[in-house]
Order: sequence, then structure tokens, then C-alpha cells
Amino acid sequence: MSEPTSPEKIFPVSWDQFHRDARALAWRISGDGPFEAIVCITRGGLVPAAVVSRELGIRLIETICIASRHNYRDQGELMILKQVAKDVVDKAGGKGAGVLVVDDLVDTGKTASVVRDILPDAHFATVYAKPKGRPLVDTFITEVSQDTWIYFPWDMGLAFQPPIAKGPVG
Ligand SMILES: O=P(O)(O)OC[C@H]1O[C@H](OP(=O)(O)OP(=O)(O)O)[C@H](O)[C@@H]1O
Ligand SMILES: Nc1nc2[nH]cnc2c(=O)[nH]1
Ligand SMILES: [Mg+2]
Repeated sequence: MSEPTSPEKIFPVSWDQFHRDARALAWRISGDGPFEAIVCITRGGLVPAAVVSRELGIRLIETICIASRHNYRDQGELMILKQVAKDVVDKAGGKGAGVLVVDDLVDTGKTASVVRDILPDAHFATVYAKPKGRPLVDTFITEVSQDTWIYFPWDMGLAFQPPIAKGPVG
């Protein structure tokens, strides 16, 4: 479980900021290829994978589908819903050489370590990283503290904010 300890910090990310950070990730890994394929870890990896794929001209995109948070933030048993296709693993010499694994973030590192077991020689890239998971990634853009919860733009919406003078609602 990666429930942030108190006091919890939050790090809200807008679409614009996420796009810039994902593009910066592409820049940072652009010298580490060539990559034959991207393996993106769904669902969070889908968005940065689209940006990195466009920037680096990688058109072979595969997924590994992993679910671990069955109740919002509580991390439960990690379930692989779909494995990496055999032809992609074979293309990478069976161990992931020439494969770029993309995810939105690494937190405890549990998801990343499962994927590393499958593709040990792959290059692992995430947009954000927390300290516990950081050793598992080769490249990331921004580190946030372990007690920070990142709010992604696809999980948020515009909402009315009461004027400061009215005080907190409720
Ligand atoms: O380092 P960890 O502690 O394993 O956490 C990181 C993982 O948690 C989130 O995915 P989640 O399982 O919530 O599913 P989602 O991508 O479908 O939102 C995030 O997208 C990473 O894949
Ligand atoms: N949205 C979101 N998902 C996560 N999964 C693991 N850590 C986080 C986080 O900080 N934010
Ligand atoms: Mg995920």
C-alpha cells in the first residue's frame, strides 16, 4: 500500500504540464535508443506512451495490463490482466533489449519490479518517481516525496472554487 503518511502533500498536474513533462521524458531518453518497441503499463502509461511514441517515432506499441489499486489509493494484490505479446518479447531477445517501458509514475516500485522481471534488459521510463521506486527506473523527470499523492489530469475536472472570503465550505 502506498497510502501517503500524514501530513499528506498533493501534487496536481494539468494536461499542459503533463504534456511538457512527457515530452521532456522523450528528450531525456532520445539518446538511449534505438528502441524497437514501447511497452506501456496500462492504464497510466497510455498517455505518456502516446507522447513518447510521437516524439521518438516509435510505432510499435504493446501493453502490459496491470491492476493493483482496487479501491482508489489502497494497493492490493497486483494482477497481470494481459501479458506482453510473445512476438514483442521475442523481438527483444527474450529479455527486453531495445524495448522502452513507459509508465506515468513509480511509487512503491511493485509494478515496476513485476515488469522488470519480465523484461530485465528493457529501458524503464516514468514521468514521475517517488524515492522507494526510484531505483527501479532508468529515466524519470520529476521526483516527488513519498508522502505526496499525484493527481493526474485524467482524474480531475474543473470545479467551482468558493471565494476565499467565504471561508471553507461545509
Ligand atoms: O510503484 P507502485 O506502488 O506499484 O505504483 C505505481 C503504479 O500505480 C499506478 O497504477 P495503478 O495500479 O493504480 O493502475 P492504473 O495505471 O490503471 O491507474 C501507476 O500508474 C503505476 O502503474
Ligand atoms: N494518481 C496516482 N496514482 C498512484 N499510484 C501510486 N501512486 C500514485 C499517485 O501518487 N497518484
Ligand atoms: Mg498504472
